[in-house]
Amino acid sequence: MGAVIEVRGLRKEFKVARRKEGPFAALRTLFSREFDTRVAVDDVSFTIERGELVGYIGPNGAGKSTTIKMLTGILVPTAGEVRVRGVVPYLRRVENARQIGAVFGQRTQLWWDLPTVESFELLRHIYKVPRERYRQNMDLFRDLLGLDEFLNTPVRQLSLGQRMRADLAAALLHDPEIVYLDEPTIGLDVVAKERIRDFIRTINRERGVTVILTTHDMQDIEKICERMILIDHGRVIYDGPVAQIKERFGKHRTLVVDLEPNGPVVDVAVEGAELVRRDGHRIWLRFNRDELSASELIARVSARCAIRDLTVEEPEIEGIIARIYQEGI
Ligand SMILES: Nc1ncnc2c1ncn2[C@@H]1O[C@H](COP(=O)(O)OP(=O)(O)OP(=O)(O)O)[C@@H](O)[C@H]1O
Repeated sequence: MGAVIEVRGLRKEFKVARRKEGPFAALRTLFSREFDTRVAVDDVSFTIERGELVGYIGPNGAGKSTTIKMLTGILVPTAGEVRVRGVVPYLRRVENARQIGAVFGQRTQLWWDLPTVESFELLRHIYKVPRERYRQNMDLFRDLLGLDEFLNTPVRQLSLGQRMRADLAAALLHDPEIVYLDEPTIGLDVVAKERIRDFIRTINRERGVTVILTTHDMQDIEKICERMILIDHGRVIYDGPVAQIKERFGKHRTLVVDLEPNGPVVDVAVEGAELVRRDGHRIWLRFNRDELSASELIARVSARCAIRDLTVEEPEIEGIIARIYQEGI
């Protein structure tokens, strides 16, 4: 193990023309000489070890893409330090590019009019991948990503899920040590998402590829990431295990009770729990697990009503993160 990405006090400011009001506002804004400073990334620090699979998460406009662009060397930081494998990315962009792969869910890096396999061939030449290594990688990716069904189809005719699979293969053909995946499951159905997640897990686990994943899909995080860096308004607000954020912020669980349809009609208000929903004979009781155990709550409920069935729902990471965005950490 060793740090592959080191970021210290990273900051990125953009100068944006100050918006004019009144007639011809857009035109006058265009020619304006007055600027505002927008801080997109504000004093961000983290270290990522070789072989980690990290979720980089935040609401729209939080600063995720800007950070990734500084890691790839596309943008130069306003302040702070960034090193990827010991190299400052914007000073050595070409060298940096050899060691990284990137997938941007909304765009493709493949040639639109060429059969998919020819895009792979072109990338083999660009990255000078030895023929034998190319063959080994293609064998693996064809198998894991089911590429055979569309290898000879032009990229423009691929479905979104097929295109995403092709883009993932393209990003990994040259054996990069690090991949940045930006919304790799966006717009896909459940089965297609699962296939992509399986692939990400496999290349991480079996090839030791370091993966940085930005996504708004909390299932991506829950299913594949162990660590999550949460960013909001350009600042890191959480960096740690995914499980721990549930532990720290997901104190509330819900007990779902199906009451006996023929049982007596009773007031179901139970001490220590809040009745959050009622639908026919089913009730939802929210409780704080630090104050009340599930078994104690069940005992209290069953003392008042006849129970047919019950389940305890654990907090969803989605709800926890939404609350953190709204209320802060
Ligand atoms: N080239 C630019 N010029 C001016 N402002 C920019 C530029 N790029 C980004 N910003 C601003 O910086 C902030 C962070 O943007 P960024 O794209 O990094 O967010 P994000 O977390 O990737 O969001 P999303 O989830 O919507 O992709 C936003 O306020 C955005 O408007």
